[in-house]
Amino acid sequence: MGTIIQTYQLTKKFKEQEVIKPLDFSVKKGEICALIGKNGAGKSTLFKILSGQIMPTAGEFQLFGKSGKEMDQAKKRMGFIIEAPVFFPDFTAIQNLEYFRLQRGVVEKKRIYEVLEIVGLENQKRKRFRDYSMGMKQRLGIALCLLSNPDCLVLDEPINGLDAEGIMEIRHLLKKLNQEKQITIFISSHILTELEQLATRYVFIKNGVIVDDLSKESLEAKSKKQILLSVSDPAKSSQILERTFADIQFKVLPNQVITIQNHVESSGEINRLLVDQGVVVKEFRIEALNLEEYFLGLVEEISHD
Ligand SMILES: Nc1ncnc2c1ncn2[C@@H]1O[C@H](COP(=O)(O)OP(=O)(O)OP(=O)(O)O)[C@@H](O)[C@H]1O
Repeated sequence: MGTIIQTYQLTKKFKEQEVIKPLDFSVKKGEICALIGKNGAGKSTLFKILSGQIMPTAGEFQLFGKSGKEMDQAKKRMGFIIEAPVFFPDFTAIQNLEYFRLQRGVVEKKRIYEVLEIVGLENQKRKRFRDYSMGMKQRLGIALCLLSNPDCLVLDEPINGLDAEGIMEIRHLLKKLNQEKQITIFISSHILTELEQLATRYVFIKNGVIVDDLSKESLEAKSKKQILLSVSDPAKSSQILERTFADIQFKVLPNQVITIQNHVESSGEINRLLVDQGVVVKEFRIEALNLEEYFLGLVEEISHD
């Protein structure tokens, strides 16, 4: 898998405050990599360094394997939205994109219509920008990024401030760009659950340090639901479970606790079965750890170090 972004001991200080601690990190081709951290964690600073808006204090980075002067060319393959793009409120989507197309002077006019279709604004392309919903404004921002046909998008909190529908639209759009156009996406948020159904990788940042880096699969394994039972007779309960479900996966823990990792949808039946056969079920609950809880746990753990 190719590497799109690579940092080497990348560091940023503002006066004495080290906002990005020496960072070795990469984003691989094809990923939707979510950068998750609270306000002030360093997300925007990292994105601004990558876009060239600010210089790192130390360390370096490569885009598409290029550094130094060669990176200018590689940067053309990237699309950044770090602060919301400033569109003209009285211009339509077409007029706004035409303005930026001419300013950049690179692409054919028909690309405007292509990108409006990609982001699902083809039916609102003659509406004035100020009459757009927040979600539509964000999609127009992404359309602007797409004008130059980038291979990678870097998006700083594109979901911030959107309602549920707007969030869903952006999620669908980004998934589509990734799956159909093979665009790699590096996206940040402090609202974790918004990225839960989108990203293929989750990177957690705290005080300029990456504190965890998980694939979608390992996050799902961590956040999977399980049944937790506290029973009078774990041995008998185990036998009943094994007899009833050939493929059951469970663990017998100390203090007469059993956790069951599959058949969560049959929780009612499991409870009834045990009770019917004389097991006293003292506690029965379904546990689910979502991304938010996982992250909070992580932050908690770190701060106890
Ligand atoms: N130009 C600057 N001068 C001084 N300090 C800055 C500057 N830009 C950012 N900082 C500080 O760097 C830290 C990280 O800020 P950054 O904007 O990267 O965080 P963030 O994770 O993007 O948070 P948010 O979600 O609030 O945007 C903060 O403490 C911030 O106050």
